[in-house]
Amino acid sequence: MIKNLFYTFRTAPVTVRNSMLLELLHSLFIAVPTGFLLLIIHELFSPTPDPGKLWMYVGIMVALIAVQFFVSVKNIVHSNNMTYTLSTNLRVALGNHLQRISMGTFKQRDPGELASVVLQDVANFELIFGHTIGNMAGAVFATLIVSGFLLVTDWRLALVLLAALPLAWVLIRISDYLVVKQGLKHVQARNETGARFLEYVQGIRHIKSFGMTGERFSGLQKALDDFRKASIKTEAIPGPFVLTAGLVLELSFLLMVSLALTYLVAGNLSVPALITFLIVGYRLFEPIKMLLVDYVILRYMNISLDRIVTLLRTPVQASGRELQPVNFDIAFQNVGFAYHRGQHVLKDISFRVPEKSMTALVGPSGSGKTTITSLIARFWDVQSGSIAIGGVNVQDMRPDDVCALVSEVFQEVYLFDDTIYNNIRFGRPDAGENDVLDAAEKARVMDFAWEMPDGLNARVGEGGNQLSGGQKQRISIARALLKNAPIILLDEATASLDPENEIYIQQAIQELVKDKTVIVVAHKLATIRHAHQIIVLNDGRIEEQGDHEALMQKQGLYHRLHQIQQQSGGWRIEHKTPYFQADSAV
Ligand SMILES: Nc1ncnc2c1ncn2[C@@H]1O[C@H](COP(=O)(O)OP(=O)(O)OP(=O)(O)O)[C@@H](O)[C@H]1O
Repeated sequence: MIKNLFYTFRTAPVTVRNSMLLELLHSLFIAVPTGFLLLIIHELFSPTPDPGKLWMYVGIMVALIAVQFFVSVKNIVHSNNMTYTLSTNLRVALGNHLQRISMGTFKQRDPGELASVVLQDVANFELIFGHTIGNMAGAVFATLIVSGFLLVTDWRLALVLLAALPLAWVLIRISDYLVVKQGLKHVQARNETGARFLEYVQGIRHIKSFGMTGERFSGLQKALDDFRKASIKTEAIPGPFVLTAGLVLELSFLLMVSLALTYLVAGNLSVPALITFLIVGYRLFEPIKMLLVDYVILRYMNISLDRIVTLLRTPVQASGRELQPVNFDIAFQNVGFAYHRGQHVLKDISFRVPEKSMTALVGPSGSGKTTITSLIARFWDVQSGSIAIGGVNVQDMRPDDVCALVSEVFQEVYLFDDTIYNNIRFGRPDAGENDVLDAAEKARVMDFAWEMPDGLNARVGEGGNQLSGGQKQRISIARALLKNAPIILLDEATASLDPENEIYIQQAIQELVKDKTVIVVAHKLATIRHAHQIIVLNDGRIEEQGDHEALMQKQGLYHRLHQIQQQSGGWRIEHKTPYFQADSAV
């Protein structure tokens, strides 16, 4: 926990230092009146007690308590400032870090889990740290100061009291181990419940249609039940060890009292020293006992902090330099790539896409087409070979700069729960209204937007659920048109669209690809018959390469795929509109 806390403190060292200094001052003002109490006791038991001195001590104690009140008020403000500064810094650091993690690593992690670290774990830290930091710091500082007083008064009795601390520490370490073990299960159960609940809400349509709502949706039921059991165990299992640690501290006080009485009878201890130990010794462990009450919850905070720190330590993509390619050719040179070590999905891939030309990737399902487009956008980094844009290796460029050069139009369109207008403007946030309208016009968005009561200001709903698949596609094309990136990566829709939508989308795509370097993952071979180059992939390797005529003459895999599509689809390939017209120049 200490390591994690220091890692967090490094994000705002000055704020933490100031807050800790104030906390120390606060503890000092709590402990110093105790010192005057000792002086009063000594004075009372002196042969000739001086009332003037006694009143002076009382006066100083009153003044110290008044100052302590003002320090407390300042302390609360500073400690809140520190808590919220640290939690904000953690959120910002997580946001920045997530941006620098490769898209691939991102995709491989459970999005619910990532969201829970950023939202739930930071909130846990904020809540628990905010409520316990005062007790934590106070327990350490106040115990140190009061121990000093007691050691000066009678070191033998003080050592008996302090000897309880290592024993209590061992018990706390045992409870520590149990909390970590049980706390991890608790966090897993909590995440599982979140994921099942999300699944339940997202799949509600199918769940209802199969009559599995409510208790019959057993996955969610089980997750809720496991979460309940884990929550109870998290509280119950480490509890007895923490309570025993408290008991050890109490027992050390009783032991000290017995010893003190023995010393008194033997004439080895003065009455004022005994009274001092009875009053101050009893209060020595008060702050620590308060901390023990917070202990389980502090350990729980540390599990959250652990997950935050682990995420912040996930390796990020090499950041690259500010390099501008001279043109927008794309060159693959002996590229090898595996999502999982040893399982290559691309093997020795080399090809070149000249600027402002169109290259189609075709091949059986799983042959590596989408992977090639992901590598160009630097969602992942290749393991061997290189990919260059305009002669610059993408791995030497900053990931954001690579993304700025590329527009993607994928099958799965993600729309924000906002207006159509704002969803298009997402392509270029500084675009003016005319540019947005122009893109909407060219992408045939206006054809359906004008029929809506709010036009482009109509909200699309969560993930665009108020719109049809074809409408969402057209918005995503408008977005890409607005971005106006020189390279277009296009993953053609496999899902069948109604004929009207399909024609509109193909017209919108024709607008988008004009004068751009285009790589299209083609599922309908008719749409790419005028592509300048067709790359036929099979099992992660390039099997054939050439234009439509050359590949048809070759009578190889492309020819076979072509035949299959014509026969199985029952449609004539010539009826489809190609993205590039025959007269498009390279
Ligand atoms: N994120 C991923 N993690 C692990 N393996 C993956 C991942 N994405 C794809 N693969 C695997 O990589 C191989 C190539 O997948 P890819 O999606 O590139 O093929 P594709 O040719 O585009 O297929 P399709 O035409 O079905 O979309 C497949 O075996 C696939 O299972």
